[in-house]
Parts: sequence; structure tokens; C-alpha cells
Amino acid sequence: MAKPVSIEVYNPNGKYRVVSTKPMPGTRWINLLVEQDCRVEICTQKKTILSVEDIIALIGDKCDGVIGQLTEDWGETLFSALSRAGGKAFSNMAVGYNNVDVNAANKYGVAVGNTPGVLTETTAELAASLSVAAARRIVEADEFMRAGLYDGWLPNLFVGNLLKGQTVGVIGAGRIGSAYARMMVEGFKMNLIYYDLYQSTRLEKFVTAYGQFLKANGESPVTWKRAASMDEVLQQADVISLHPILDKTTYHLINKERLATMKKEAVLVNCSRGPVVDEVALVEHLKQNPMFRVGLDVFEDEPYMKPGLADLKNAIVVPHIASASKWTREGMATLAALNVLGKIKGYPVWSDANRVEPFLNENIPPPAASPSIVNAKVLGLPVSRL
Ligand SMILES: NC(=O)c1ccc[n+]([C@@H]2O[C@H](COP(=O)([O-])OP(=O)(O)OC[C@H]3O[C@@H](n4cnc5c(N)ncnc54)[C@H](O)[C@@H]3O)[C@@H](O)[C@H]2O)c1
Ligand SMILES: O=C(O)[C@H](O)CO
Repeated sequence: MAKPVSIEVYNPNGKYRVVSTKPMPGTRWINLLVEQDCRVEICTQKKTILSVEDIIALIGDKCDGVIGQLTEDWGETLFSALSRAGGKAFSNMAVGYNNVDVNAANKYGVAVGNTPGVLTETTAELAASLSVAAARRIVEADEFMRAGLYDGWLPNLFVGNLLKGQTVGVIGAGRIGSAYARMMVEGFKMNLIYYDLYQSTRLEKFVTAYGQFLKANGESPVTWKRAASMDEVLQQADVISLHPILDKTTYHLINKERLATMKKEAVLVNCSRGPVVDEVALVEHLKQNPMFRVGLDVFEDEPYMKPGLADLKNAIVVPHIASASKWTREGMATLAALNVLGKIKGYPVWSDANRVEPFLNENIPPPAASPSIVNAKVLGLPVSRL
């Protein structure tokens, strides 16, 4: 029998019951639900990762929709519980939804939402920050300073890598990968090599135009290349950032063999999902190659790190904060709430999940649509004409 969970309730007499498994930033998402006759219940349990049992208890006997988190296991058990409670909608408060079994949701006719776009630039900025921090050894130097070890400028103190003129490699040049590539190309004048299953024409045009601009101003132009294989990126790039989705094709994409083909002084950044990298192999590679550096936002067995990683000076580790800017997190909460609300109210699905800005403007009411439902096609949901 699941233990009772503590909750905070808004608009107790609302017609539709919407549950959020976590308190989320901002109040707009709550107001939007309340204005549309929802009773909003927010789980305030002091437990970071809720179990399936905890969430079943939250769903209860009657629940129209749930906003959940990437730490939760949304599979057959939870979708059947939600369906039994009359629920028709679930939204992750995240763009990645590898924690969700979409086939199970389809089976129960539950719409699955995610939150693309609003976190693109914020996540790319963290990947760029980790790239610079790793290349220039910023965290190591900070620790050295705080430890009182600095006793004067030295020619060899914390020498790192110059980014300008080097090659940045992007694996998974979707929304975030492309935004990161633009930052590194424009900000540090790096050349680009990328690998994705699809061509990113917009990104290529951007780099071409920027290269022409630099040339017209008497500077060396930047270049781009779409690699035929991921291995080409790993072998040629000086800084490599991983931005694919996590699925069967990207699990352990970076393994022992591939690490061995990378440059000895390369920088590897992961802001996608932990299991994209074989972390045990990475720890061994970092030990063997002290000038190889990594910046990691995500880990294979979150919240844990593989043994040895925390002791390595050539690794920068942060706790899955890539999307953690106030604007983005509030926007993610809004998109997740509107995904659920849209399905409850029978609204159509927004036609372009890459253009969610109209939902984020606080000065106007959001469009009457669900911003992003990943299984809309399978469920045969209508698409907005707006
Ligand atoms: N660390 C964080 O806090 C954080 C924040 C946001 C997103 N993410 C992760 O980043 C991922 C990407 O987000 P996005 O909005 O850019 O998604 P996106 O769908 O726009 O981009 C993903 C790209 O990966 C490519 N891809 C898929 N399989 C591939 C493969 N086998 N090899 C190479 N490329 C492949 C796709 O073609 C696509 O272009 C999310 O799924 C999520 O897991 C993490
Ligand atoms: O997928 C996502 O959205 C992140 O991991 C959290 O922002």
C-alpha cells in the first residue's frame, strides 16, 4: 500500500484535477490551469525522485492529467493507473522523454507532452560554458586559488587550449546542438564539423554567412563540414559536444574504442543524457590521458557518478543544470501545463513544436492548443491551424 503523499492545492473546487509531481518555478503555469477550471495539486513530498508507487498514490481515483519529471519512470504501470483515473494527458517538464514509454501511453490513449524550444539557448549556453571551462581549466584554477596555493604568476600555471581557429564538433545538430554550434563559431571563431542523421541547412548557411562576414572584415573565415560519420567528428574536432536524443542508437555512442580515436587534448562535453557516454570507459580514458578534459552535466546513473570520476581534475561535473535559467524553467513549467490543459480541453496540437514563443508571452493569453505532444500523430489528434 503506497504511503500518503503531501500536496499543496490550488482552486479546490476546480472541475478538472491536474497533478504536478513537483513544485515548478513561477506561478503562471498554476494561474493558467486555475483560470481554466482546474484544481491543481502539487506534490510537496521532501523526496527528490518519486517512485512509481508514490505517483500512483498521487494519481488516486480521479485525475485528468499529470505534469511529471524526467527522473520518473513513466511506463505501463503509471499510464494504466492514469487511464483508470480517467486521465488523458501527461507532460514531462523536459524536452527529452527517454523516461517515458510512449508505446504504453499510446496503448492507453494518453497524450504525452514535452517542452522543446524554451530551453534551447539556455542549454546551449551551459554546454558552451563547460567547453570554455574545460579548455581553460577554470574549475581546477578556482580550487587552487581557494586552497591558498597561488603564490605568484608563472609561465606554466594552468595552461589550457585556445579555442579560436580550432574545430568544434557537434554530434546531434538539432535545436540545442545547432544553437551551441552557432555560439562556438560566432563567439570563438571556431570551424565546425557536425554529425546528425539529417542535414542542418540553416546551420550551414549561418556558418557560411559568418565566414563571409569575417573575410570581408579582413579576418580568416570560419568553415563548416557535415561529417559522413560520427567517427570523423571524433577524430578531427578539438572540442566535441554531444546533443542527440537518448535512444537505442545513441546509447554508449561514446565508448572505449571511440575515445581512443579522439585527440589526446580534446575536450568532450555532454549536456544530452548520461548513457550516451560509457562513463566507466570515460573515467579510464581520463586517467590515462590527463590533458583530455570533459565537462559533464549528465551522468549514466544519475544522481550517482561512476567510481573515480569525482577525483579527476580533468573532469568538470555539474548536477544536470543545463536548462536551469529562471526564464527557461518557468517557460518549461508553462509549456508542460499547457500540454496537459490543451488535451483536457480538447484543443488541437500546435502545428510547429519548434515555434513555441506565442505560449511564452506573459502579456497575452496563450493560443488554445497544446504546444508539443509527441504522440499526436499516433493518437490522431487534430493539429492547430493558427
Ligand atoms: N542536460 C540538460 O539539462 C538537457 C536540456 C535539454 C535537453 N537535453 C537533452 O538534449 C536532447 C536534444 O534536445 P533538442 O531539443 O536539441 O532535440 P532535437 O530533437 O532538436 O535534436 C536532437 C538531434 O539528435 C539527432 N540524432 C538522433 N539520433 C542520432 C544519432 N544516432 N546520431 C546523431 N544524431 C542523432 C536528431 O536527428 C536531432 O537533430 C534532448 O532529447 C535531451 O535528452 C538535456
Ligand atoms: O530534457 C530536458 O529538458 C532536460 O534534461 C532538463 O531540462
